[in-house]
Amino acid sequence: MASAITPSPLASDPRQQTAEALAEYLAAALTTDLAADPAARALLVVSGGSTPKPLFAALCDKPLDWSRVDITLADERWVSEDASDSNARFVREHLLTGAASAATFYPLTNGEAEPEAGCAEVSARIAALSWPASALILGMGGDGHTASLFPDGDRLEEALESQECCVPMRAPSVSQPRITLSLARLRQTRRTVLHLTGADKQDVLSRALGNIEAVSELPIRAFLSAPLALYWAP
Ligand SMILES: O=C(O)[C@H](O)[C@@H](O)[C@H](O)[C@H](O)COP(=O)(O)O
Repeated sequence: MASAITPSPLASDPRQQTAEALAEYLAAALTTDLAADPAARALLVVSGGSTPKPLFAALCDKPLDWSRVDITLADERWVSEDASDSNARFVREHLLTGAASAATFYPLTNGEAEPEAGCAEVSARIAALSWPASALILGMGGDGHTASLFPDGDRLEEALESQECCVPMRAPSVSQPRITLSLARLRQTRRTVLHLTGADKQDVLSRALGNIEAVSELPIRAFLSAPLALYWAP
């Protein structure tokens, strides 16, 4: 008697499939880099936002030596780690679980009240990690920002040009002050991934590709003139 196989609803969801494919890619990258130098640590730089949630779920139980992996963020809201929109909280809850709980996480905030006051200490701490990163995973907003490189950011130019590791950032378009890795630091990676979902993001990316020179208009353009792996799902 023939038996029907019911496909898993998750397996047919393109966003889930994309997240799983990206998790495979990242696990292979970390495994390769850890094997290349058994004495070294590997660094993974992740983004916040809503897009990475299924990615983190797919990645956190990949079988690799997470005890040799350091994880940090591309950017952060300058809020306490228990705030609902803290990227650190998001990473702790969704990525540093299962096998990946053996990784070491480096947040982008400290006890200072403002990012301008805390940035130098965070910058020194993050610069001391094992750069170049194995992989950087970027998201993108509808205004073409990535990390906290906002078109209306008060220190966008500094973040695009500075050799400092981190830069404080405030923008009228977002409610909290931020801290972001500088473009120079974000480029210190062996692999750069842009992880996007939805037709609206596809449209923004098409617009960005139309003229990659005008970076301050759509800051994602700063990453479009170098190798970039695009993981997109409708
Ligand atoms: O929110 C953050 O922490 C990141 O700064 C930001 O760059 C994010 O990656 C994009 O805004 C996309 O966000 P979504 O994944 O929520 O669309």
